[in-house]
Amino acid sequence: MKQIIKGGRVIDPANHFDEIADVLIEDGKIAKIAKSIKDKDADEIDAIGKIVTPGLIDMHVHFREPGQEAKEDFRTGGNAAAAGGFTTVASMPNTKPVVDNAALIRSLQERANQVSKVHIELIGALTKGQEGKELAEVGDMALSGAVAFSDDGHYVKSAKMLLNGLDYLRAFDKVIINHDEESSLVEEGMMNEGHRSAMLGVKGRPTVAEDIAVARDIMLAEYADARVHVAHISSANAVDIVRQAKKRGVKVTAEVTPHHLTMTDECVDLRDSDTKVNPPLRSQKDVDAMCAGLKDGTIDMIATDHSPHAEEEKDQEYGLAPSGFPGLETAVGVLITDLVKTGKIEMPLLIEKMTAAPARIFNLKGGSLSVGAPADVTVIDPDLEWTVDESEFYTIGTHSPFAGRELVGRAVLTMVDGKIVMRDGKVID
Ligand SMILES: NC(=O)N[C@@H](CC(=O)O)C(=O)O
Repeated sequence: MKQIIKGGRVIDPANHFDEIADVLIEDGKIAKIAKSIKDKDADEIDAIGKIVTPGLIDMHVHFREPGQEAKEDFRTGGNAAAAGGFTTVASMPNTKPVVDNAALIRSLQERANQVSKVHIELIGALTKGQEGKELAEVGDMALSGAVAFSDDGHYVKSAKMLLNGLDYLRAFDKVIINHDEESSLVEEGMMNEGHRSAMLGVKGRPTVAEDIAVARDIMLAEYADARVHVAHISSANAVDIVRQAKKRGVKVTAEVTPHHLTMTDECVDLRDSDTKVNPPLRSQKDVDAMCAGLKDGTIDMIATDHSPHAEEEKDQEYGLAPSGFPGLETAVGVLITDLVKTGKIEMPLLIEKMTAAPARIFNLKGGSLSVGAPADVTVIDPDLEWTVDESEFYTIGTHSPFAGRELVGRAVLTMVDGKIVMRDGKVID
């Protein structure tokens, strides 16, 4: 079985390649990339005017298995990923029960492989039940295939616990991903603390909560000579703390979400829980710092923090509604429209942050179009105009803050191991 993706601009940051070229795929692997490939036995896929990239990777999604399948499961989440142009995603363990043991990692991986159109990696909990009291069986989970460890959704309050985890996981070369919000400073807060929260008269979650947490984690990683990854960074000061740490050689990496790169707390309307998320949408100064951090390499990668919830939960009043919203199906459009088309960042850098960088940090198979690599490929139409319509989402989650937005740029084809799983926005069964 052979296919040729013809005439696209092939951007493969891992191989420093950016040219108009054809991509030959044979038996589910990348076989050749060259100016003009002719093979009468191959199916042709026209990519003229389009961008051909390694399959996009999202290391931060919540697929809610086990226990909360009414919000999302591996099948619906996998379909949402395929629709958004992602070929590999990593699912967080804040489920019911929490994914904190090797038996669960193994059984969930089997199920994910059966029902998902894209590769699903599993992140194990750092502590039992994500309660922060006792280390989970992280070694066994690592040996059973857990890609990283995180108490995401919760701050690891005990510095000693985090240090134990860092010391232990160094031997496995696994990364701890931290949700950095110092809990005592964010209790009851439902949005960013600032001008807007004051105007609305609600309790805020200050950026200093994130800054303290990021600083502590960096000090611990430096002390333990271990790797720590900051999830969904959102505060300007926190970005600067990571920048300084990297200069000292600390093994810290960071990710930012599309919403923290493009939206501010000025759009929070308490009548609608669409904008409720942790960490909260911040100020313009913070948003600008996210973009600067992405450009200068302080922020290594982009991750969506795709956090679907059931409609009836998000329909509650702002204070009661859960935090988070879906992000897989809007990411490419939002990032191209608000960052690339506005000239804030270049397309190759965007692609690097969504392919080569996560693959490098988490030691994944994908992330490049190297000859012999699995043919995980995304074709993006950078000029396609479309409007975000939640009724067309594959995710169960609704209440996207991007609903109704007119965007430019969209993934139009997703290929996993040489198999087309999405074409023109439609997931293929
Ligand atoms: N990011 C979110 O707003 N929500 C996350 C958990 C969390 O990180 O708080 C979720 O699981 O829904």
